[in-house]
Amino acid sequence: MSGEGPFDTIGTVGAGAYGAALALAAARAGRRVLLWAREAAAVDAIARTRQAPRLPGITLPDAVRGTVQLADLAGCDALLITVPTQSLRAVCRALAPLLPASIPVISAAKGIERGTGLFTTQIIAQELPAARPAILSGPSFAADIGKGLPTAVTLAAADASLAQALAEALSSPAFRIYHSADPRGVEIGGAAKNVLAIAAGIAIGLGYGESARAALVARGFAELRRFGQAHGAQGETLMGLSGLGDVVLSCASPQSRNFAFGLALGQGRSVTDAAGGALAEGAFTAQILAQMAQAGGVDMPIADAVAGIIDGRIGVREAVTGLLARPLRAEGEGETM
Ligand SMILES: NC(=O)C1=CN([C@@H]2O[C@H](COP(=O)(O)OP(=O)(O)OC[C@H]3O[C@@H](n4cnc5c(N)ncnc54)[C@H](OP(=O)(O)O)[C@@H]3O)[C@@H](O)[C@H]2O)C=CC1
Ligand SMILES: O=C(CO)COP(=O)(O)O
Repeated sequence: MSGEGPFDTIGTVGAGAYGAALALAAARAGRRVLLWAREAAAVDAIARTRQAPRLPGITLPDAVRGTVQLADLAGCDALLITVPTQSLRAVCRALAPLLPASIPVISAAKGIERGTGLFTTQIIAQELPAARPAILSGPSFAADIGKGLPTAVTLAAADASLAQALAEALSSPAFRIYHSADPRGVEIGGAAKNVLAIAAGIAIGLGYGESARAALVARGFAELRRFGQAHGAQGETLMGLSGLGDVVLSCASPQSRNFAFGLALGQGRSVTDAAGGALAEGAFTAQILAQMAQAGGVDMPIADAVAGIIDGRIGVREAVTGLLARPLRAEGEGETM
């Protein structure tokens, strides 16, 4: 026993696809859930239809209650924050005067903050200094969780016993949460995989085929590991669910919005049109990831190419030609993990 918890009531901050899916997962694990949405219309829809507008077709049990009042979250035993990375700071800032000290605050966002280069647990630590930050990440489409399909993710916190207690409180037979004391490794995997999924989508959209996709995934994952190593991530974390696991899922499936965004770019759609209104977190992370890599002397040509395309510095075909023209070298050169 860790002495943590019990985590009877979980607050889910953000009622998008993943917020609704994690609220449902927490309810299946036996928790009471308060699902906060910024729009009263979303809360009304949940009360009326038992469905969240961004996760249609999935019924939420009565244990999930919607609220539009941020102050209601003050009574929760832990929070799961599921707003996009670039909105996380503003949401934490609004929560700051409301939360009890030492409350675990788990980020489920996959990205790096533009302008600061901070990972999501660092943003939580800055804005909620009395809270205990954690990160949940790994291969898991909201719709799959919603349908109760088998899914496994990782929950990490600097305090290993907290990570374990939260993982146990939120796990259920179809939603298995492994625990880790390497939050940085977990959040790097989630942030970088989105950029790699865009690259994989571009390759498929250009018609380059499955062999090219496999090469991109392998070389992209080597980039992710180099970046992780430079930022103190543990090798086994990067090789686990939140690193390799999520790279495999997101680079392989058109269900990934990041992959779908890349696919549309490869098929000739413009950067502004390609997402089609869906959230593609990698589009916001690519530039800062490439900048951080460059500043740290980490070679990340695929992330840099994606950043160049999104910034409009380089065309899709030109970027891919540049990648293919890189000098041949020994596989694994410069990698120590
Ligand atoms: N969907 C998935 O399968 C998975 C998603 N994730 C991660 O979860 C995060 C959220 O993704 P997802 O739920 O899919 O995205 P959605 O676009 O479905 O939902 C995002 C939610 O965040 C809310 N939101 C956005 N900005 C703010 C803000 N400033 N203040 C308050 N609420 C805000 C939106 O509100 P509104 O509806 O009012 O616009 C919306 O409810 C991303 O980082 C993503 O990478 C991780 C794993 C799987
Ligand atoms: O992170 C996810 C799966 O693990 C969801 O991927 P997308 O955000 O690309 O849809």
